[in-house]
Amino acid sequence: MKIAIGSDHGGVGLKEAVKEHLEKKGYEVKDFGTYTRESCDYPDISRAVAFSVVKKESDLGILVCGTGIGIGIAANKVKGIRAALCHDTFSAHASREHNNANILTMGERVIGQALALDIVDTFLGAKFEGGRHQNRIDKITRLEEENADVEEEN
Ligand SMILES: O=C(CO)[C@H](O)[C@H](O)[C@H](O)COP(=O)(O)O
Repeated sequence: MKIAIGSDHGGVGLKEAVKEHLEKKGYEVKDFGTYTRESCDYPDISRAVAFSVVKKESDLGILVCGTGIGIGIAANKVKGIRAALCHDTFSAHASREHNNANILTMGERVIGQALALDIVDTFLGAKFEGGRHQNRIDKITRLEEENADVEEEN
């Protein structure tokens, strides 16, 4: 499985730990940076990871910033992305099973590394259940189309 990962300066420590963890487990990891604590803008990283996922170069993505919020808000602006902020394992498996989330986001300033790595394993190990949940995902997709219609009207 190919996993795209990325962080801003506020999440780079946890992003590096996630990368090492995944590589040890045999995942193919594509790292979109950042690589240092020098300040940068999380939407640039969200864009790179989200595009890799929607272009199907990567199966799933993992994004980390200080809180996991900003980097997820930006990723969710990309059509086809369902980024889920998860700081507990229940949300991590539910986000895959119910929401078919394709990007996990976390905040390095919020949770410890051991819990974060459990969340990563849970997210990657869970599967979308389909059924009634697919109807809801289809409605989310239709919202994306409606947004495009509104843009055309303006
Ligand atoms: O965007 C965020 C909040 O949703 C992230 O936590 C960022 O990492 C944070 O805003 C960066 O803050 P800094 O003061 O520039 O380090």
